[in-house]
Amino acid sequence: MHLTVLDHPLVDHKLTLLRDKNTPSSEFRELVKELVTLEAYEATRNLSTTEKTVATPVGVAHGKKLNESPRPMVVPILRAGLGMLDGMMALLPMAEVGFLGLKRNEATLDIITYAQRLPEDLTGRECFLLDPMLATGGSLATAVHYLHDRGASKITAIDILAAKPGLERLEKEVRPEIDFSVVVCGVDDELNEHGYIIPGLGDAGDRLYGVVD
Ligand SMILES: O=P(O)(O)OC[C@H]1O[C@H](OP(=O)(O)OP(=O)(O)O)[C@H](O)[C@@H]1O
Ligand SMILES: O=c1cc[nH]c(=O)[nH]1
Ligand SMILES: [Mg+2]
Repeated sequence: MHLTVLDHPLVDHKLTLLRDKNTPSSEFRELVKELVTLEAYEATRNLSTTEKTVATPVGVAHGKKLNESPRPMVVPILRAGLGMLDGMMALLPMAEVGFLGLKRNEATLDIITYAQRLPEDLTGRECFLLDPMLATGGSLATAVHYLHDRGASKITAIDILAAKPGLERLEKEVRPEIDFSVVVCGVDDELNEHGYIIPGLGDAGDRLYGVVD
């Protein structure tokens, strides 16, 4: 697993606003969108390109274009990952989007897969998983293996905040043959007894969309 923790004053500033419990949902949603766009810049660094020659108004330029066959696959993990989709697609408009609905059982922290809308065959596809929170790592481990079992060749998770215990779990649990990277804006040391990241930012899904249960 390759881990990138962004180190940039813009990211630090926006992350601090996001953590603040007094930041209202409308601003929280905007900050998530801005942060994922900054993360996407880093997360897409190794996308494959082909050379492309174009005529400028005054000459010929030898440039590069992203490979679109197969197109990259962006997969927000419902619900909270949906808040990252617009920001990601702003940078990668040609990507295809699949959906994975995962929910933690808040008592056992086991992962329930309640929805999926993805191609059965992801052979050779580069996939970007979106989820703001990487806490125990259970949701992300489930999602990574789900995509790899369908043939994804490279998987990059874009999370906003991670907890150290979750990252350690992924190092152990994600099968070593999987080409897997994680990009985050920050790493916190601890989880509390309910599996929440401390100090974290609370329940990202609830702060984006309200409390459902
Ligand atoms: O690393 P883990 O311990 O698995 O926790 C992280 C998961 O928990 C949250 O989702 P949640 O289950 O609250 O669903 P929601 O997005 O619908 O709120 C979060 O968005 C991650 O998917
Ligand atoms: O701190 C946490 C942990 C899991 N899910 C969240 O939304 N926040
Ligand atoms: Mg939640």
